[in-house]
Amino acid sequence: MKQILVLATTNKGKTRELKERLQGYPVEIKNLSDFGPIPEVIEDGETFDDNAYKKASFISRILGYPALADDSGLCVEALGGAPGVYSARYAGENATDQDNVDKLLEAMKNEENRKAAFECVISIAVPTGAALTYEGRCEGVLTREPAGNNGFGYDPLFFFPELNKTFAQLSMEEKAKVSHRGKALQEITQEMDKILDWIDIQMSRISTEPGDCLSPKGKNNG
Ligand SMILES: O=P(O)(O)OP(=O)(O)OP(=O)(O)OC[C@H]1O[C@@H](n2cnc3c(O)ncnc32)[C@H](O)[C@@H]1O
Ligand SMILES: [Mg+2]
Repeated sequence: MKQILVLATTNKGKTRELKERLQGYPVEIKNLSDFGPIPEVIEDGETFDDNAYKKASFISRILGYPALADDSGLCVEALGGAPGVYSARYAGENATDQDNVDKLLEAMKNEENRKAAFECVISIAVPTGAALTYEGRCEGVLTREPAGNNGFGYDPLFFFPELNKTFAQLSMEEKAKVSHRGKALQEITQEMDKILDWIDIQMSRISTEPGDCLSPKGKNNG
């Protein structure tokens, strides 16, 4: 039977990119929407690393399956690395991609230094809290107006000089070859056999010796 891996994200753009690269392996990819209502994960970490682990470990613990989470964002040099971990809510708690794009254009309107980097950390966690971490980064330049209709988030503003296009002007396959998420996923797919073995070992420990980690009165807990 195939091991299940839950994509612990509510972002449709990310989900598409993650699914595309994770298909074809002996693992069944599930979405959060395949399960009932799940409490929101509080993303109050100071780093992408912290938040990726929070999301993956929380969802894995709640659902009892291994989970993969991505925390990512855009770091703008002239803004001291902002919006960074606040990228999703740069223009406010319920900001849309368009709101965030507008706010960034406004913040950068008189700025000559347009250097920016997308960063991504992917955490794969099991219900015990054990986890693996992968990272990717990609450098580019912010445009002065949106260009392109593909992708999501800040893609229409992120100009990638090597391809002379914004990320929103690339196909999903082209973006995956060079993007922050694509790089983290390249490492994951290269190591997929090892990762799936690791997950199997971690999950078999839970199912054969629940007292090790899950039961509050388990033998390691008192
Ligand atoms: O936390 P989840 O549920 O995964 O979904 P999210 O959209 O809140 O995701 P993050 O907390 O990681 O916030 C990252 C934000 O950074 C932006 N972002 C990340 N990767 C991007 C990419 O490949 N292209 C464009 N924008 C991206 C985008 O606006 C995201 O909302
Ligand atoms: Mg988020």
